[in-house]
Parts: sequence; structure tokens; C-alpha cells
Amino acid sequence: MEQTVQVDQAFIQPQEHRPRPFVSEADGIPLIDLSPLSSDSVNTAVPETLVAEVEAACRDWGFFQVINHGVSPELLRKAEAAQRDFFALPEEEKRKVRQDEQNALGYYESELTKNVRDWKEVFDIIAHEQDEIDVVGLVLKNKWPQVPLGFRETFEEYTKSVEKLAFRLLELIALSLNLPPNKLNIFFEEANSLLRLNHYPPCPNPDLVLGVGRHKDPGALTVLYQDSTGGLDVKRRSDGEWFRVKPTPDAFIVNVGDVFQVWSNDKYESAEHRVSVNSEKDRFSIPFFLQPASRTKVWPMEELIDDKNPPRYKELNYGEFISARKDGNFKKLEVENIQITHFSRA
Ligand SMILES: O=C(O)CCC(=O)C(=O)O
Ligand SMILES: [Fe+2]
Repeated sequence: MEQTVQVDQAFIQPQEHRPRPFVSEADGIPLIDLSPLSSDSVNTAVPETLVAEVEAACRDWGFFQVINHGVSPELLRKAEAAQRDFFALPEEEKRKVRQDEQNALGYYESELTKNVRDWKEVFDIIAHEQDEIDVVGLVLKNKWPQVPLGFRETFEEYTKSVEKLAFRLLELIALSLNLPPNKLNIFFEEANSLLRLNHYPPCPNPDLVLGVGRHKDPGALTVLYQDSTGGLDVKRRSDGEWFRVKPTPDAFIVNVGDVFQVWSNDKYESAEHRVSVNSEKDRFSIPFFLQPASRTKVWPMEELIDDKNPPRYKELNYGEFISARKDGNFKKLEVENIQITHFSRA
């Protein structure tokens, strides 16, 4: 039966990228218990079994979930409430803190992924503000809304707590690549890390649109909190099948981004993912993107390179890479959006 199309053409995905009505839930995405980790730096006393679990998850999926991660359930409840209250505000109130091309922080409701509109609205917060305009011409000052009350304090506290977790994960993944655990920390001294609040409203045509179109995250790591609705789909590395990540209460979903793909010389791949929407429920999620400073040069780690494994990437400048990608989020580009493979030596 032909269904009526009730959404604007700009949201409609090309036929081959539309979600199938039933995407299986991924039992395969590993659930990792972080209780053996202390909240301070990871040292070499981390159990080998934990390192092995992380290695297998990064290699086979590029994705895993973590529990006993040190971010308190009370803080998660506070953040969820502040997020709901903000997106429930009238459009004119939200537009007071709207993003523009110079300041890509705050509220935004018309993002594109691969030239198609996403069915979502977002609010972006930078973890570390900078006084100067950055190397790619962006203002890095947060735009805080006046309401809801306590919004700023809640997300400042939340960002600190999740960033701490992100650093423990960075160290753990470094260990899983046989690198010294703190080897990669140096790239985050002036980190560009970003917290994003996502709201996916119910959609009358969930089979024609996506909340976020298929993409890979450009940074080092993403640490994502999702509510109980479900909708995050991940493409499995071995066969390219899409799987839905089953929500686990109070867990975080972790995925390696393009920067880890380069550092690991393709041992770990930045997995493609997307968000499906539904016709009944709002969905909320909060990704934290651990991203190096803009001037950071990224190249395959020398410890992972030898005659059998020559470097697969040219050195790339992180700021130029993300800014080229972000242009595609604002404008419909005539060309294919820039991807990490454009820096490949092959
Ligand atoms: O909402 C989600 O579950 C994922 C969002 C996402 O992939 C992103 O914002 O990069
Ligand atoms: Fe993503």
C-alpha cells in the first residue's frame, strides 16, 4: 500500500539508504564492565581480560557499551530532565541561542548529513572554551540559554564527568593497541571536545527519513548516552549488515572515530552508524565527542608500523579535516562530503 508522504522532500533519504522496517537488535555489541578501573589514570595493572575485551570490541565492531563507568545515575537523571525541558521550549526561545556559520555552538534544527536533512534538533556545548578564534575561523564560546534554570550548571558538571570517563577509555584503548596507556593524552591538551544534545521528535514517515543519516564520527572517541527508546543502528564490519543497539539502562555506548582509525592504521575502523526514528516516541541522546585540538597532526602510530604494515594514511591536520566536514552540515555540497578515506595512501 502506498503511504502518504507527510514530510518535506529535503528529509527524504535516497531509496538505498532508507531503514528497513525491522532492524535486528545487536546482541553482538559487547557490554563491558569497567568496575576494575579506578577513576584515576589507567596504569598497567588493568586486568588483561578487560584489555582483551576492549580489543575484540574495537576490532570487530568499533562499538561497545560500558557499565560501572563512574558517571552517577543522579547526574544522568538531571541531564535528561534539563535536555527535555530545553527542547520543549517554544521555537523562538530556542532560536535565541541558535548556531550560525561563525559560532557553531548552541541550538540548531536543520543539520544535513550527506546532503539530506536529519529529523532532529541539537544543542552543542564545547568542553573547553577558548578566547581566540580557532585556526579554522570558529568562535569557541558556549551560548547558554536563560531557561531552563540550572541548564548551564548541569551540563558543565555532566561534561566534566563524561570527559573523565572518555580519558579512561582513551587509555584503555591505547593499552589494547599495545601502546603506553598515556601515549595519546598529549593530543588533547587543547581538546576540541564537544557535548551534543540530540532530540529526535516522532516522525509521520519513519521509513523514509533518518534522525541522523549514515556517517562516521570524525574524532577519537564518542561516549554516548541514549534513553530507552532505541534507534541507533550500527553497520557490522564483517558483512555490512545494520544492527540496532539495544538500550541498556544507564550504560554508555562507546565508539572509535576516524582519528583512532588513523592512529591504529586501520586495526580499528570508525564504524558507520545512523539513527532511525519512529512515529510515536521522542528520542533523546547525548554524545560526547572526544576530539583533539584543531592544530593536531594525526598519523599512524609508529609502534604499529613495520615492513608488513606500512602506514596507510598521510598525515592530516585535524582542524582542516573537521571544518571541511562541517561545511557539508550547513550547506548542500555539490561534491561528496569529505571522508577519512580521502587521506588514504591507497
Ligand atoms: O543519537 C544517537 O544515538 C547517535 C547520534 C550520532 O551518531 C551523532 O550525533 O554523531
Ligand atoms: Fe555519530
